[in-house]
Amino acid sequence: MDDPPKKIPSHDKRPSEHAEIVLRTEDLTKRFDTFTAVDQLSIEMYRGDVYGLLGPNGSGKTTTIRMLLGLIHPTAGRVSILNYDINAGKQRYQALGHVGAIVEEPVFYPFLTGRENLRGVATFACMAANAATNERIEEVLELVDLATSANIVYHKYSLGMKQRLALAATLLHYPQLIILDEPTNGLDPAGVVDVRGLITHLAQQGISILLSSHQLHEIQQVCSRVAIIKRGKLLVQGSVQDLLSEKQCIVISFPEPALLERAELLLHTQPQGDMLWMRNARIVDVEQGASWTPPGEKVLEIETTMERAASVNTFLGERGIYAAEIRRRDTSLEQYFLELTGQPLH
Ligand SMILES: Nc1ncnc2c1ncn2[C@@H]1O[C@H](COP(=O)(O)OP(=O)(O)OP(=O)(O)O)[C@@H](O)[C@H]1O
Repeated sequence: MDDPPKKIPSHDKRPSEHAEIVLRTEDLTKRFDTFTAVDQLSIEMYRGDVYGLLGPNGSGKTTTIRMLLGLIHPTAGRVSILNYDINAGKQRYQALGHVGAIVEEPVFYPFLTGRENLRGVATFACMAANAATNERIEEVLELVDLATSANIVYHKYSLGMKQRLALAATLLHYPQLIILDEPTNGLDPAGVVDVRGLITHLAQQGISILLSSHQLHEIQQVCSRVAIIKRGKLLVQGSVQDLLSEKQCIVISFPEPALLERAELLLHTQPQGDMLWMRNARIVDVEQGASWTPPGEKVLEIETTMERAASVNTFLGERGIYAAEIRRRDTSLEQYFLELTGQPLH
């Protein structure tokens, strides 16, 4: 049975009045027979965003990306890229001329070198076989840090190098927007770091990037904005910083359990008003490595910012309850998802 719908607050803020929208979906929907894989999805991506389309397996990420690229037709709704309607005849080609994408595993010739493979891609993309194209090939090899491995045959590349060559191929025609479906899938940790670094580097060159993932911890470090989807529906969209700061907590440990319980009771029974922000005090288990307090022991967690820590400390101290330690608990996207949906992502 479906979870009851949760009331999700809106978090999205336009970075500035003039921020250019590079990609927009409006009520985008895809049904396969009676099954709705993508359900009225409306998202917006601004120029310069590294935008994460996040959700559990089967939540509709690939289906969405395939619609963004015009590979499948939406049942309803609209996609526009750089203001071109992706499903309107000529406009599709005008839009896609500015887009680079890796959706399925890229196919390269195993016994050709990285550079030779890029020459093949350029020919296939009808780029002239001239000095300018050769120069561009060298540029993109440099950009993805494969210049020194360009003469190695493809089948000897590591998975990370293969992924970087695929990115190099998408960059050949100077795209303004790159769309990547699960770019870190199957990579070892070093490969993940590699690809993440490259995404950041490309964003610094002014390229907007949309990527999908179910690995929230990998994505948190690279994305500026995210959309979290579940069962094809948008749960939340916004800047990573805004989403996470909204869930900031402080964690207080006490020298003895009795003080902890007194503190919790006090915070819960305070009259409302100025103390409203203290209402969410609760006793939680210490997570592994989260504090000098041993894991498994109890601490008091309050949903508030670190700026409030001094007031909490004074408030408790005035009532004879002295804390041993107060620190900030940073929320991860993984925890955010759990709190949003009541379920872990996996
Ligand atoms: N051609 C199709 N016919 C029927 N159902 C489909 C088709 N393509 C996708 N689906 C279903 O739509 C849902 C969303 O699939 P999709 O591949 O978009 O999810 P995803 O979020 O990309 O998942 P993953 O992270 O596993 O790649 C799944 O339940 C899938 O089985």
